[in-house]
Amino acid sequence: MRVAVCQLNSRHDREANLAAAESLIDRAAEAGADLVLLPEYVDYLGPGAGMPAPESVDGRVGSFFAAAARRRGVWLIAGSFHEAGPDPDRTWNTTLVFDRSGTLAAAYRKIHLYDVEIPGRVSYRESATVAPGDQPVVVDVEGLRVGLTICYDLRFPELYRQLATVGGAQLLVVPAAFMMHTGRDHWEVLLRARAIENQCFVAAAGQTGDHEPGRTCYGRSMLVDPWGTVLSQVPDGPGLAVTDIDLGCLERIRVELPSLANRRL
Ligand SMILES: NC(=O)CC(=O)C(=O)O
Repeated sequence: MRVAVCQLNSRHDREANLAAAESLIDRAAEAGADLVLLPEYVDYLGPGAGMPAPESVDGRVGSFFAAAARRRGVWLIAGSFHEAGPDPDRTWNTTLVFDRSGTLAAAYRKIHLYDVEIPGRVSYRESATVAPGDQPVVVDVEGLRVGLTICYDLRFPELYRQLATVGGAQLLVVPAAFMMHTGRDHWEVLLRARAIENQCFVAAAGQTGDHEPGRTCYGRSMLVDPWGTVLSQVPDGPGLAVTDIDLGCLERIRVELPSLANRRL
């Protein structure tokens, strides 16, 4: 299975964001990718006041990515977008997974919301505008078990453990818009830890650079193997990295160092 992680600088113009994502999907498909991962909020990352109305999964954004998956014949994990839910004041932050024919295979709604106050650095209250999901999701991608998470979820190891054990995940994906301030110290450490402790591949696709109003994202999208080795990483700025996943490596590590099997709790 060849996996592409795509890094974007999504901003306040939804159509421009979709076009930028499509051009990376095209490049990934041309590089032979079977599975393409986009970052969190691939539809819109800008001021709340200018945001297009949230949509259902078959609205403009969902239909656009379904068509892109079908046109290029790839599995597409469309980062996340602003999904309309029952609460008129809050959206869901939702990942959509499309198969090679553009059929919706799974949807995951971000469970852990980024409510953080780091004086002078980060002030963010995601729960004011986003409602949390409550369902862990694992999707079968042609025999590869893929566990879905989004950004701040990365700090909650119990979710990943559940995806790997109850859900049987072999690849854990993390579409993200990780902040620069926290990302430079925590991003790679957390991704590698989730890979090592769950003996899974981890694919992480981040937003990069500046986004209004005053948000800077860390980027450094990467693919990590179950030993914790970073197999590939996207440099600063929009771009992608394409890497083959070898499940033999995962199986060997799980036999040689059977920490998942040795769990006591
Ligand atoms: N932006 C996020 O949801 C999370 C983040 O930046 C962090 O955990 O740090």
